[in-house]
Amino acid sequence: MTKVSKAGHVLAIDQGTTSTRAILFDAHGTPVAVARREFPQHYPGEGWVEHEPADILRDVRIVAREAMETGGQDASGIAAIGITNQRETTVVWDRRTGEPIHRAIVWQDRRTAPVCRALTVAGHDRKVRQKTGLLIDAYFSATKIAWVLDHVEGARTRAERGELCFGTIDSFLVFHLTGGKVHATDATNASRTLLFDIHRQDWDDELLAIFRVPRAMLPQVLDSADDYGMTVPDLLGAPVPIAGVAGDQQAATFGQSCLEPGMVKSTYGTGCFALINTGSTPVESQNRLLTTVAYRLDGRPTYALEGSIFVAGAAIKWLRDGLGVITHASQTDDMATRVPDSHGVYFVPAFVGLGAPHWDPDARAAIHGMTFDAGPAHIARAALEAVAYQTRDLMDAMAGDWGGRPNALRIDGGMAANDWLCQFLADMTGLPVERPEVIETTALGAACLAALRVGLFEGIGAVSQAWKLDRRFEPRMDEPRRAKLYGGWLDAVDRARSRP
Ligand SMILES: Nc1ncnc2c1ncn2[C@@H]1O[C@H](COP(=O)(O)OP(=O)(O)O)[C@@H](O)[C@H]1O
Ligand SMILES: O=P(O)(O)OC[C@H](O)CO
Repeated sequence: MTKVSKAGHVLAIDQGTTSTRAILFDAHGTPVAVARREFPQHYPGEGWVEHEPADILRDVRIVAREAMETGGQDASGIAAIGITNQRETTVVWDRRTGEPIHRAIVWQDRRTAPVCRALTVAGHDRKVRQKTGLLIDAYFSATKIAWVLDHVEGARTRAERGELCFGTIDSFLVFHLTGGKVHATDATNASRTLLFDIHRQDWDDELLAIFRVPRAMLPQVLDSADDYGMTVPDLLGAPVPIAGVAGDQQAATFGQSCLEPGMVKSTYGTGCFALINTGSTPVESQNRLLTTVAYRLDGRPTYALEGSIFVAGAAIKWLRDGLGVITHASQTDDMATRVPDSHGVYFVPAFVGLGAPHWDPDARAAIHGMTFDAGPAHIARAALEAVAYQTRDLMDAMAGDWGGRPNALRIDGGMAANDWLCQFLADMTGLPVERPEVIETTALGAACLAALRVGLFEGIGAVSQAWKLDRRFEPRMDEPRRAKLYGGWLDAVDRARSRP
């Protein structure tokens, strides 16, 4: 392949909401080894979701070594590490010891919804939106940081003195993997905090004052392909440069090679996140989508519009762990195929409220339209259908903001393995759905960023060459049926919404 300038592998670390993965890629962007570990979720209150940072750190170390062993590589074969992560999840730790002062507060956590409502009522919404491209919502990091500072004794004073560090998971990992030498994040992760001005590409004092976050605890913001320091020798046996960092949805956008304005990807993991590349101009949404940094290279940001859905695969996980009607997520493919339709059942998976385009933190999950002859297969099918209906919500919102529909929808994430879902997605959005050979595009994106930085890839064109189509699903549902099904969904969402 022309783009390869020297031999070597890249190790991508993908720290997701429910699992931590390490994937070893060769110089052509082909995965050669994968290691994965699920870790515990903590739900200490209604709408609260926490992770134990020590679990995450331990798993990163384990999967990194496992992937290297399986791939038959030692540190000398690794040109660089790329890190990608669940975004917004907030960790505050002691700068000297590296010890977290509280569990990580996860992006799904709703505990700060009342604070967000108060800030919106106080009239901060417009300014925040202009500067950050985001809405004031508990989803993002800022109010989570303030919560930790207000609830851990002495934390606010220590943060003001510079004794504490804030970071999203990428930042926490970089800090620990470099032995406490580097406290940095990348522009994509920074753009999810509510504290970062996406136009000036800098932390913003006015936002810091609104959200009551001391500047002294913030990481340095670097490019997505940049120098994040060397790992401590005991991680892989010898120091290796960390050369790429991006939030998982942005990394997936990069790994899906959505590098031209108008290209769209949608990732189906715990949640579902659709991003459309809008080029060097940040587009302000009229449809309650987010404006975010897609990636930043050589100091130049490329922007995206994003639709964030909080629950996609998590509803399937709930069918397995909560309801117990399946033992493995992949069973839902067969179950959905076995029944001719969902029998009028609609599943609105608003377990942690609704994200884009509704932004209703108080909506709650509901299964509508049940009759006595409805069974587990109908519920499973309705759970998959809900993912497609929500994607349709986002595609309609994007078309409004972007002034046209994309040519295709590139998909990835754990749920993209489900053929039935892929077809229904094409039917419901009316778009061809493209599934790449490497479904782990999040990790691929992080690997590509690192490969660019260390010269393993000579230019961004190499990323497009690394993307290969596995299967394309063409829409085949007739319009009246599509409209009828989608109309039922809109009605079900309306019933699940919170009432003022
Ligand atoms: N074949 C499948 N059909 C439907 N859902 C699936 C399938 N395989 C995995 N999932 C769901 O996808 C999610 C895992 O995707 P993944 O990309 O690993 O998530 P994350 O990165 O958020 O941890 C789980 O919630 C799981 O229930
Ligand atoms: O862990 P995932 O793949 O569900 O992604 C989580 C998102 O980054 C949250 O914004």
